[in-house]
Amino acid sequence: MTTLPRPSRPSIAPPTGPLPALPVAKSRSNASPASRTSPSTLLPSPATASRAVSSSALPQRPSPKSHSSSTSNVPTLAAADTPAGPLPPGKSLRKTVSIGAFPQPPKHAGRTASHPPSPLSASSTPNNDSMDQRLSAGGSKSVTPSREGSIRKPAPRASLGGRSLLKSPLTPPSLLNGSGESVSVVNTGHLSLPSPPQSRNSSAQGSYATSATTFEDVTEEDSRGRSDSKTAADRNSLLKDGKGNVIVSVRVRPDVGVKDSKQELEWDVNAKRALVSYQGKEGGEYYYDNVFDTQDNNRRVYDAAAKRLVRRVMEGYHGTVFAYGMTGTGKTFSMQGTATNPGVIPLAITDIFSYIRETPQREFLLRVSYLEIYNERINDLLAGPIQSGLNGQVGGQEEIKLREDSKRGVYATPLKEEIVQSPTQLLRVIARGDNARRVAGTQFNARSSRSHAVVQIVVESRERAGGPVGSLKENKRSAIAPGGVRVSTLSLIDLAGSEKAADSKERRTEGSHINKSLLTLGTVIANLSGEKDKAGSEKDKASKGKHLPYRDSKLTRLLQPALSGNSLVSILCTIQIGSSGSAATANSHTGETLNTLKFASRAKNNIVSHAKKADESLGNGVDAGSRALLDRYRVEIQELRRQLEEQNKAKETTTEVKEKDEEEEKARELEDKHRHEEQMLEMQLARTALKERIEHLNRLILSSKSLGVNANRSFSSMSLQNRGSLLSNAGDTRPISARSSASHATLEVPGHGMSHASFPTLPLEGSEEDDSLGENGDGIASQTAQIHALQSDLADKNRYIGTLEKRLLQARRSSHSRVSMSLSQKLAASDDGGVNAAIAERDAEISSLRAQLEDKERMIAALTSAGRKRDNANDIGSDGSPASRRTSHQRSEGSNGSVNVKVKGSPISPVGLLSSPKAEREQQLADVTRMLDEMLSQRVDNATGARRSSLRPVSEDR
Ligand SMILES: Nc1ncnc2c1ncn2[C@@H]1O[C@H](COP(=O)(O)OP(=O)(O)OP(=O)(O)O)[C@@H](O)[C@H]1O
Repeated sequence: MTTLPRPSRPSIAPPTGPLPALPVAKSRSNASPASRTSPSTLLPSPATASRAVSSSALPQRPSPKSHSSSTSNVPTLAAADTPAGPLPPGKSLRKTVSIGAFPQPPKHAGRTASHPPSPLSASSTPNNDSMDQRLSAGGSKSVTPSREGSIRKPAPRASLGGRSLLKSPLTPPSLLNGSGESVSVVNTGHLSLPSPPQSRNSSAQGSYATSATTFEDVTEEDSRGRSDSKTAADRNSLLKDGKGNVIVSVRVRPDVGVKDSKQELEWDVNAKRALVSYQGKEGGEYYYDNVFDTQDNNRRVYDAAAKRLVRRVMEGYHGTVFAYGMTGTGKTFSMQGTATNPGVIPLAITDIFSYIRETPQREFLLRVSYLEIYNERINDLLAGPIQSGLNGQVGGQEEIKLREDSKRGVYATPLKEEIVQSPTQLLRVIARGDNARRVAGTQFNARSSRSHAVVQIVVESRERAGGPVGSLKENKRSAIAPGGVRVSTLSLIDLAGSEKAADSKERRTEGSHINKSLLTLGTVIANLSGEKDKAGSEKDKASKGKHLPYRDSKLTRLLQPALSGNSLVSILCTIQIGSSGSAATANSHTGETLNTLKFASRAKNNIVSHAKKADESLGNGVDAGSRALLDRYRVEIQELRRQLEEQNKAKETTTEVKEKDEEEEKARELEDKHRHEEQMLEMQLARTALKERIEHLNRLILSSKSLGVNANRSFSSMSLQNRGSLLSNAGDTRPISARSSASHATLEVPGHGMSHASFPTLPLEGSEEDDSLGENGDGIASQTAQIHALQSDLADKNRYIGTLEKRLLQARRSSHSRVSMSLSQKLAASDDGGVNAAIAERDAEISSLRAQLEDKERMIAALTSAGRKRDNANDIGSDGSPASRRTSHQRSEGSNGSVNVKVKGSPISPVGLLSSPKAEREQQLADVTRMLDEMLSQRVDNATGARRSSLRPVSEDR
């Protein structure tokens, strides 16, 4: 349902309902059938020109306080507040009231000051002049090339080119401004008005004399206002006729070079009256919504012809602006402009972003595409370079096709769309497309566009989640259901120019494609009148049901949605009056110009737009065909948020699991530690057991040694036994027997458990030893042998201890578990006290062994020293004695010891021992033997202690 805005509402408020046409006089219904412009006739016929605004189309001046005024309330010109003065006698009210009947808008100094005079904008046009000129619009053929038009009779219907753009009295004042800059000015003006009706009327600038091009919604209030002067049928027919949504403008390019005075005389361009008239052959007057003369810049063109359309697009309507005209007449100049004089496209971009800034309650998403139709092929200008192939064919891009569906209408696919977030970004994208567009020099234009270029800006918008609801309530026109996404499209099209045959083949090929597509466009537009009448009146039987060849060219196919009424349309036709500077002859140039003007007239008369604001889709965004990126993004954002939450939860869970794992790990480590300690204990026990075994074995060994030394006063060892055998064989039996018995005694020790072979024999010293023994014959030789035997014995024991230690280590490494088992059993079997006692006992044994070892070492040292002294004595006592024949080996061995041995409190001198009488010597020998025994005992003890200390680190582990 259409919501009617209050007239004094700010212009930026979007309408809420479909956009109907401005209620204008439906000229066709009032004109005779003969007055229709035939598609085949290029020039407007007099009949067409004679189309007049019917009285029914003219709104009556409403009462400021009441909408129920009757025709009697229609003011005369005299009643109207216009400097045009009273209506001349004889003029019918119908013809003269159209403009002057309405009160003038309040004059604000700011309006004229801030805006250049415009025939299109109430806020910017000096009203008096404007009104004067409009009152004069009509039959006069006299053309004044100046902007200051003279009063003329009303223009024929054909010239009713929608001159009243933005000035309809039926439109809310806030929507009547044509430029962004004027918004605030106009608003201010309207807000100062005492009442809505007044404000509505005050903005009227006599627009009912024309086909009223305005992009306004028909509001309730508008309808009420019109009810004063219109029947319901008239109103309905006006609503059906969507002319208000189509603007046709003509722009005249300045001549280049010398002006042709003849042509100057023939042509009249009256910007204020929006009139172009030609007095030459096939001439006529052509009225449009806007006529821009050579003085007008691009800003003015944009403000009047495109600005409001652009804002409507931002509100949800589809909009199409295209430039049409002969080559070189300024289409590209108008659409793109220059750095100092920006054209429609850059100005529209600026406005789009201004609108976004002004509309904080909504959020927008913009995407842009840019294509060209070159030689009936569509190229994507944003998809990288387009390569030229053979015969002018293009390559390097996937072929782009036109498709159609009920939602999107006709669209090109696949086409690159870029999402843009700033004016600069959007301009840059378009500049990139411009660079890729086909341009070539022709004899008509040094930089002629060889293709139709289409910029499409898709605008998606949605109410902001936490938007200012209050402000929306205040403004019904912008009130929308929250959540829905509105998608609208602004198409900005720079057509290639129609042209005569060109020089080169390539240009001719291009030209033929361009001309063909433009011809198709003309045909479609011409035939639209039949379509319109089919929907509206039954009068035009001739044109009824005419074929609309949209599919005959890609251009018309692409423009189909706009031409068939789904879009607001603004057509800018460019012409050049003089042919100077053009390669075309004056005649053909004029013909082309007239063709352009006729095209514009047909477009104005035939294109009917019933553009409606795009629905707000509440799509879930999952649908792949959904066009609304905002929807898709919203769904994607929701999905990502959900994933984020899941990840957070998962993270929490992971942390919990991790903590749990850490606890378990700690428990495991603790358990391992306990187990390790147990194992260490087991190992310690195993070591203790092995030590016991070693010590036991040592004890056994030392016991046998002790037995040999202490009990029999003899050096008992296997080596000595062997030695004794040797000596026995040599014939000296006395000491041998004693030793022999000792040896036997040793062998007879029960439970020794050690084989005889495990003790290495003492190395023999050969014949020299025998000689020495034989020479002295007093046991000195046997002492030497004893020393050797003791040394050997000591070495044996050390080796044995080493072996046992090795075994202990091996046992610890390789079979600790087995040992642990057995030990644990053993441990279980014994109590702690028993183990400690055993350890203490073993320690005591080790101490005694150590002491024995030390004794042995001392004894060895003493014997060695004694032997050396004896040698010295022999050397001194008798020259040439056997001592002089001692080997160097013996000498060096004797030199090792320097031990003073004390026996019974007095030092025993080995020299004395060797030189004393025999009895003494025996006594001394016994003492020495005893002493050696003690020393041996100490020596063994020391050695064992050393071994034990080597094991200490292990035992410390316990
Ligand atoms: N209103 C104008 N004021 C000044 N110069 C203009 C105007 N219109 C066009 N021109 C100049 O005329 C030349 C041709 O203009 P433009 O290229 O825009 O023509 P066109 O209609 O796009 O031609 P084509 O169809 O061959 O591409 C350019 O040099 C341009 O600067």
